[in-house]
Amino acid sequence: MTDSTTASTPDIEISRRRLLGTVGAAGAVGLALGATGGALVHSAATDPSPGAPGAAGSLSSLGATAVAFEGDHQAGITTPLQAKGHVLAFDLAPGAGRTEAAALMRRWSDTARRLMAGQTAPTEDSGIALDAGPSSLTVTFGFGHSFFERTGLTARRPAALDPLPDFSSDRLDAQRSNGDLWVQIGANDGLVAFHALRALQKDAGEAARVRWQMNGFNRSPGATASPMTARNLMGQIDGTGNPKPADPDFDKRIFVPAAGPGPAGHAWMGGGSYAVVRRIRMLLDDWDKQSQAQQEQVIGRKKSDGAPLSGGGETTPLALDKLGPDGKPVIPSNAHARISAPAQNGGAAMLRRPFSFHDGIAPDGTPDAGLLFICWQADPLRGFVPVQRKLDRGDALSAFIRHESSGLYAVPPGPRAGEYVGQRLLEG
Ligand SMILES: C=CC1=C(C)c2cc3[nH]c(cc4nc(cc5[nH]c(cc1n2)c(C)c5CCC(=O)O)C(CCC(=O)O)=C4C)c(C)c3C=C
Ligand SMILES: [Fe+2]
Repeated sequence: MTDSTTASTPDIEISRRRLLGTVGAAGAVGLALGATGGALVHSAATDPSPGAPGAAGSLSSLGATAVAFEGDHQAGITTPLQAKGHVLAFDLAPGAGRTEAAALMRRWSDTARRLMAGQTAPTEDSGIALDAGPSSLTVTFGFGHSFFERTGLTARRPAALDPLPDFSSDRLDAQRSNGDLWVQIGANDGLVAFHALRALQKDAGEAARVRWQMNGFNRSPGATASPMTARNLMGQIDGTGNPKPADPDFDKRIFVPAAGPGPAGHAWMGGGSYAVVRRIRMLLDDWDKQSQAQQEQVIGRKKSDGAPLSGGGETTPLALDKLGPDGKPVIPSNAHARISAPAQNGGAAMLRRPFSFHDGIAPDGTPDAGLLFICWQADPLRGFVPVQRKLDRGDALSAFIRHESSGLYAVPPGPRAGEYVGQRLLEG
């Protein structure tokens, strides 16, 4: 379908005719606008494309929902949390450089564009996702610090991609950290997510090898009667304080400005974002030994509904100055929500969009489970870094978590029609 008429927002572009067609034919069923203010999506059930698995009308709204691959920003940043995720890093193969990287990004973008629209993979489709529709599949690509040496593009590497500082509580495994290329896959169907993973791994061919892979999950959409903020594996409501797309400064905080400061050679990142990825193990056996009251003191919020200990409901602002009858702050001085609050960090903010993980039982008998912490910001030095520095010094939660791996990736803007992700860097 060719359609040049688009309904445009700062975050997303979607074909107006497709949008109206979807609403007209199926009500708002196939449309989802994120609880955290996500990407506009459309129903593939009413918009079957050539090669689409699943005939029109045979899909539920969950299966039929598609997220746009093209737009100002890549999908998978403001898209509502999906039920399944795969996060992986690749290293370019020995001898592979800019030419091979460009060809790979072209192949990957071609595959992602098709799969996100609910079509089959361009070559030798495995059939894993037949019948399921796009199921809100998103594929997001990023470049690590080492990518620029490998491709001879260090002059175009933004300073924002400089390695993160060391933090005293880090227990990082180098083998599961960093990497030349980063891929985030999310979908509301496990087979759809795995199908994309397999297709992208095959596309890598001889050009790149998987460095590490992590698999995660979230609550399934529709499991609660109305959308709720997700819970993590400690049982806390997690995501309340996230910046909202309706906030006036949201774009400024999360996305690199189109014509921002800095050398013109870095303009390829305009509309992009930086992802910090951390595998954070939760020491769940120790956590579960704490009473609920103790757990709430660690975070500074109630476990039941996420409300601040200073009162109100989930979205009531924290009253950080409120004192209890004992003269002490009601939200303890080392509570995680206090220390991470933008007001305590010169306004530093990030968009947290994590997956939980569970990789079985560790040799010591404890669950190898926790949070695949992924946060998005226009500049890590005004997002993750100052907040983590502060958490590192005195967060009550530190006793119950362990940062085991780390990555920082430059995530280019969304591709235009016919473009591949990163083309403005690799061919600019
Ligand atoms: C450096 C950034 C952060 C890391 C690492 C981090 C780890 C982490 N957090 C939780 C659970 C919660 N975090 C909450 C709030 C919150 N956390 C961060 C940053 C990091 N968290 C921020 C910026 C905020 C928001 C603060 C605010 O705006 O007021 C909360 C409270 C609810 C919420 O706002 O989301 C919980 C719960 C875990 C379990 C964890 C590591 C495993
Ligand atoms: Fe947090």
